[in-house]
Amino acid sequence: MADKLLFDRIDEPGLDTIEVYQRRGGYESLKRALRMTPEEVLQNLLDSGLRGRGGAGFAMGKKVSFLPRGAMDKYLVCNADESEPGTFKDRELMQKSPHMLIEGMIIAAYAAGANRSFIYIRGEYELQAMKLEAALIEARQAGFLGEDILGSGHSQTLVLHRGAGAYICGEETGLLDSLEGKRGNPRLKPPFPANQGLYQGPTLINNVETLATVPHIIKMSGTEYAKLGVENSAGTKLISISGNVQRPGNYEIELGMKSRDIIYGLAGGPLPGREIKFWFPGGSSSPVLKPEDLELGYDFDSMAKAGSMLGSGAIIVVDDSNSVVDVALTLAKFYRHESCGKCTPCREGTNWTVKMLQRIHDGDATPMDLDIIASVQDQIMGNCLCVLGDAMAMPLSSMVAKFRDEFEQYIEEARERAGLGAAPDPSPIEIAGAAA
Ligand SMILES: NC(=O)c1ccc[n+]([C@@H]2O[C@H](COP(=O)([O-])OP(=O)(O)OC[C@H]3O[C@@H](n4cnc5c(N)ncnc54)[C@H](O)[C@@H]3O)[C@@H](O)[C@H]2O)c1
Ligand SMILES: Cc1cc2nc3c(=O)[nH]c(=O)nc-3n(C[C@H](O)[C@H](O)[C@H](O)COP(=O)(O)O)c2cc1C
Ligand code: SF4
Repeated sequence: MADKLLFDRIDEPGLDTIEVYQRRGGYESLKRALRMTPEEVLQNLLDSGLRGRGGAGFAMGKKVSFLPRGAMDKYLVCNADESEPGTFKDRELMQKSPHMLIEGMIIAAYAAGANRSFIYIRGEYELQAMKLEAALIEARQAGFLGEDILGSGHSQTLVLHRGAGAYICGEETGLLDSLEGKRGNPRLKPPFPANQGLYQGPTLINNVETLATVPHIIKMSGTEYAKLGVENSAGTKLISISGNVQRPGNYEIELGMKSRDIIYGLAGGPLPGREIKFWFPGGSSSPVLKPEDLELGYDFDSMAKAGSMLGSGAIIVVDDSNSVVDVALTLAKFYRHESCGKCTPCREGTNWTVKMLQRIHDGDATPMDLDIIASVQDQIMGNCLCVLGDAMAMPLSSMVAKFRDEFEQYIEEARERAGLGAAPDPSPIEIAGAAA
């Protein structure tokens, strides 16, 4: 296990102040970066193999390299919306070490040639916003922000913007609309923000953790950073563990660590007498995995090969005291509530899914309804403007496929409770309708 980088002595008192942060070597990476050319900084980011920590895992250096070169208004936006259920790592980082994020942002903006930057923080993160505001004042006073930073010729403003509590404003283009003062609706991609983003200008958008990793890359060098982790998944990763475990919380791991060691070792495993039924490896939008998948390494490729994803690094553990139907219904209600309504498959699909799961819950469904639920998910996936629809459809499909027996048993028992008796055998016509 590599030493911790982002969470190294994260609980040290006063780390949120510039004094303690600098005493521990903070802002030395910025000084080093400003002695390099922007191209050299970019090369370090490319060499590092760092992949975006917000969920999609896009190579950070590559994204920076996509921004056009030359004099024009370019922007850097930090995505601090962190709304994926089960994800709470950025919150701890911003609260306890806000200067790490600010330093990373100044370096990333230098590499990208961006002079105006923003942190878009979710509205509920009031304490974290206060910590960041205080840190920004300190950084400006120290000359790390503003005109001609440390005599480098690079100038940069950094503004903190608070959201108003909408999951969709974490989607990068919805976020940009919201930052521009509009309703946070996703835009069609391409064009990607790297080409046309905030105020139509080239915009680098990265997650809090991605940007906070940048000072460590500059300190170690990109090639050294790339030695951490496993192939295609370089570095360390902050993970949030929640659900039915003994020690929920945030942990920093080296990518590739065995999933069992994370859940049983770090988080203490399920409560005494309980067994893990399934787990979400990358937030509520990731397809669920079963206990036999615990032997897999926790990295981008292993999770993808298992049919799921690393996502935001949020592991949610569900034990055998829970019903898969209840979990599915809770999840579907969340996505229905957060759908912006712009595209039909997502707006109607999330609504239909909730209604059908509610029927199962209320004892008013038959096993054939499971085929309809699965078919609705198929019609959402890949057919929407952004991936919010898929974010419900992917885990829902995996739950119905992997726990079909439990769904069917639930349907029978709920019908009994409701006094409806056993479900009738479906007619061939009904089956054909379900498959259509
Ligand atoms: N952290 C959270 O709280 C949270 C919440 C919800 C969802 N998510 C995650 O969000 C993920 C989906 O994000 P997304 O829809 O932005 O994914 P995406 O694949 O569309 O994009 C990922 C990033 O790469 C960039 N990109 C991709 N292709 C590009 C290209 N050709 N040129 C330039 N830039 C390019 C995008 O602009 C974006 O910044 C999900 O997998 C989920 O895990 C995270
Ligand atoms: C519905 C939805 C919500 C999202 N919410 C967040 C979020 O809260 N934080 C985040 O970093 N990325 C979120 N993303 C992913 C962003 O669109 C984008 O991929 C990310 O900010 C890019 O940063 P990264 O490359 O550093 O991961 C969300 C995506 C979707 C589709
Ligand atoms: S997929 Fe859903 S949240 Fe995304 S744009 Fe369409 S309706 Fe809005």
